[in-house]
Amino acid sequence: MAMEPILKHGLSGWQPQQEISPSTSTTRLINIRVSALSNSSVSTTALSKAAMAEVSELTDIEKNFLEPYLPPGSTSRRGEGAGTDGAPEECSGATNAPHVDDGDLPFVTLTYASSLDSMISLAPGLRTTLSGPETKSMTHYLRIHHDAILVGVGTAIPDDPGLNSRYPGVTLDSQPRPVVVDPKMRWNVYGSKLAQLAQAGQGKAPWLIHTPREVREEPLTEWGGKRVFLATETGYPSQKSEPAERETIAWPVILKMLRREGANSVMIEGGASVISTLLSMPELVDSVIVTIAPTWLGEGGVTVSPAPKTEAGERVNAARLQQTAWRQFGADAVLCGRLQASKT
Ligand SMILES: NC(=O)C1=CN([C@@H]2O[C@H](COP(=O)(O)OP(=O)(O)OC[C@H]3O[C@@H](n4cnc5c(N)ncnc54)[C@H](OP(=O)(O)O)[C@@H]3O)[C@@H](O)[C@H]2O)C=CC1
Ligand SMILES: Nc1nc(O)c(N)c(N[C@@H]2O[C@H](COP(=O)(O)O)[C@@H](O)[C@H]2O)n1
Repeated sequence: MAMEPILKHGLSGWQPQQEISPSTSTTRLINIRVSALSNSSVSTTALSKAAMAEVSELTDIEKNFLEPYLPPGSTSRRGEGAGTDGAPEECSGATNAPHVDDGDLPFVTLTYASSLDSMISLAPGLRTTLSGPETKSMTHYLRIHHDAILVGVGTAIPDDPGLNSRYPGVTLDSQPRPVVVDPKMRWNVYGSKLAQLAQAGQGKAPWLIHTPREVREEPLTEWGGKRVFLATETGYPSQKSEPAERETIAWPVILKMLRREGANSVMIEGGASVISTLLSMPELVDSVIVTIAPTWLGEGGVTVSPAPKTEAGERVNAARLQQTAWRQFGADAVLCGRLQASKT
């Protein structure tokens, strides 16, 4: 895929910027000047010690349980080798992660916390805590084992997430790169927790994925972040509530771009529409790690559920995990598995 230059507005004038564009590019530059992005004076407040202390180290048994579902080599690379005190039969039925590395796609882990009624928040736009302290620690452990961590803008706006790791001993180098898919540039990164963390050196600066348009240069790039512009295609909804058809960026395009930009592994945390869509794409997903909290959120919550699937005119299961492993982390259950590629 060719990279084509577009213009961006620099702090000291217009400068060339790289656009990453799919091969049969329908890319069109829309001459929008984004003026609301000038607030570079975000606070540099660092995370409090209390917030850091909420995350504790996993036991060796817990690390061993997760290891088969992590990107290959990520534990040894980060000096976090799985422990020795977990019996293999306690770990999982899975062998090494099956990721076929053709140099094109990153290793992809889907991970989220769900209620017993398959909901991930109480209502659209309402940040909802489902993970207990043990599974929260697990999430922060998973984050340092991935090069990038991705959410949709439907999560970035209401949750204002940190998307960094607060795992004990974490360094800036081992922080994942936050990535937000925000095609219409709805989210103002300035003033966000992500921006504060990047400025305080407690997280990497984000990469924001948009559909093609022209924007001003901005402080984001000074912190090491950037905007990446990808062309859309007409997609299909993952949820009944979505319009019949809408413009989306194809997931292989997003993932290949991330790999080209140096992310060999990507942890996809949400939200509901992102996860639901990717559950129907086993060819792109290497591992699924779900926290199941012992609670029901009730009707009206935001549900993770892939689009219905038919084969030979018959309804079949939409998605299924194989090579599953379960373990209790505090009050929660953690389910790991791989998406089954063929018939369910
Ligand atoms: N419990 C948990 O583990 C988690 C819970 N959540 C919760 O999930 C909820 C948010 O879920 P949801 O509303 O579904 O939002 P998402 O975070 O899934 O974001 C969806 C939006 O992202 C953009 N987007 C996603 N994929 C593409 C694509 N391929 N191409 C183009 N644009 C894309 C679209 O933006 P646009 O509309 O601008 O086109 C889309 O509407 C929140 O309540 C949050 O708290 C989130 C993460 C984890
Ligand atoms: N693992 C998990 N458990 C929950 O209960 C959650 N609500 C989430 N949400 C995801 O984590 C993001 C918040 O991250 P920070 O703590 O701010 O770094 C949120 O945006 C969701 O992606 N995850």
